[in-house]
Amino acid sequence: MFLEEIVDGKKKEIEELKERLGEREDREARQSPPVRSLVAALEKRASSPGLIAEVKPASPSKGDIRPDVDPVMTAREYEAGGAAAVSVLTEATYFKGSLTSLTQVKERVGLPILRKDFILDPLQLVESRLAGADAVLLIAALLSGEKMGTLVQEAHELGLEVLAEVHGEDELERTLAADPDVLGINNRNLHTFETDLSVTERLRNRIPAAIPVIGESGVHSRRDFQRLARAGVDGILVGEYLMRHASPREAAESLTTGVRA
Ligand SMILES: O=P(O)(O)OC[C@@H](O)[C@@H](O)c1c[nH]c2ccccc12
Repeated sequence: MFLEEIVDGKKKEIEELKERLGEREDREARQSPPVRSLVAALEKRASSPGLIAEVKPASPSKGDIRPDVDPVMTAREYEAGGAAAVSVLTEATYFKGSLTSLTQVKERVGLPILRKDFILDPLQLVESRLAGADAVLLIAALLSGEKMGTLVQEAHELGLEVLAEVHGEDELERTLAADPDVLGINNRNLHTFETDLSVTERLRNRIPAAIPVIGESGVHSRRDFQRLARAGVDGILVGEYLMRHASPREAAESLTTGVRA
């Protein structure tokens, strides 16, 4: 239900983008300066997984988390707390995010910025690049293998990196064939919202060593973080736990210090 509604809403947004984005914007996106590399940021942390810290004001499963959050201040605290990259939810209806907050975060933080949204069309990639995203999320549950392949190529032509997200074995082969830069294993099932850290443990070993892997969702403690680290991932994406903490910097630090794979 949630995914269907999201997709309907996004189709309307894409129609609006068709009106708004012309050749000039396309050219501008293609001429944007090089991105900050998420892949490079993860490689730097080879001894322990890098933290991808997320700005997530609300969610469909939890409702409001911190709807009045200051995205820039939060992201700066994540950076000070040792995060390797920042993820910004830009979906408005369920996550209370915005593309404007992504642009503001990009201007005030030195880390690679991932756009977390529901991307179905190349025009959303142009929009992402113009807004300052360095990497975008593509979700296998929403895209055929062919569509994923086209979007990855298009993203690369725009200079964007791609984090492709899977939840089950069935999505893995076609997603790897699309040649994304990073593979994300979402511990949360986007149909039922059920979260289970063993999803990362199960899928990790089915992914070739050549591609960086990120464990996503459901980390609510340093112990959970350590558990995913032991599963052998290169990065871990955390949202709600960091957002609920009074000090996002301390929360980030608690996950980035002294954790070993
Ligand atoms: O808040 P959590 O449980 O730490 O999860 C963060 C992140 O993984 C989650 O926001 C997410 C993962 N994949 C997504 C796809 C769309 C929207 C959101 C997501």
